[in-house]
Amino acid sequence: MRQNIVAGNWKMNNTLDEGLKLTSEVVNMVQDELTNNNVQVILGCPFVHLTSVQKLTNGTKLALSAQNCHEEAKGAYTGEISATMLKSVPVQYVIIGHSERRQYFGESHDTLTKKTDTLLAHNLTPIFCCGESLDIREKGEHVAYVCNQLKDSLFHLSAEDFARLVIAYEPIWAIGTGVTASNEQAQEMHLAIRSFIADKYGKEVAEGTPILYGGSVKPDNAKALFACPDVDGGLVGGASLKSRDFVDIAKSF
Ligand SMILES: O=C[C@H](O)COP(=O)(O)O
Repeated sequence: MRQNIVAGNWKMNNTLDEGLKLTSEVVNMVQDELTNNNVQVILGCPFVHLTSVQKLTNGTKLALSAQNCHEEAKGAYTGEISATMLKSVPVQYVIIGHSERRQYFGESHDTLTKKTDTLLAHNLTPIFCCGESLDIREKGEHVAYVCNQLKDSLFHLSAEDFARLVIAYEPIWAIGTGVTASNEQAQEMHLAIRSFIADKYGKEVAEGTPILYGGSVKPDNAKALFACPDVDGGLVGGASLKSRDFVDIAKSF
């Protein structure tokens, strides 16, 4: 059975105190209420929160994710954070290729290839984001566009390494807009992604790869989205900032 995952992406929100309060609430609710053992709950925190949040999540069902990392393992890159540093926290997951980083920080396919390699070399799990703009969807090019994002950044990997990834499909038009992809739109794309992976790496790898949906996931739409056969969970932005909403989403399987 594939691993179901609900990952919160706090983005650039929360002071340290706010982040620790949110974490404590999530830890307690998950411990008391989450009975489904096939759901991995992940907190994707800003760098400055990671060490403190790790102390609260250590020994619980929660795992920790960073929201980015530099592609080089170390060196003179003022202001950057390396995979080695993240591993030392320790963090288990790292979100890469989020559309906000592609758009505002110019992350290229090539950079994402290097980041993926570096993370895997440090035994960190990349949560690789992909997704199309509204313009691309309206032209009917969304499937090809997203498949190319995967091909250009990831298809140099061996099947063994590809099997270590988590993919997050996030249509840009649904991020932070309150507009969620319909269940049919999400399933269509997730199935297309899985088939594309199967063509390259075979059915076993494709069937084992968790593919998360991101884009205005809320407690009231999570159940229907997660019921789609190829949707294995969510990458949750806004709703991950509210403990009750986030844990209710995690309980939607
Ligand atoms: O990484 C999370 C996504 O960008 C979704 O954000 P959102 O749930 O606020 O739409």
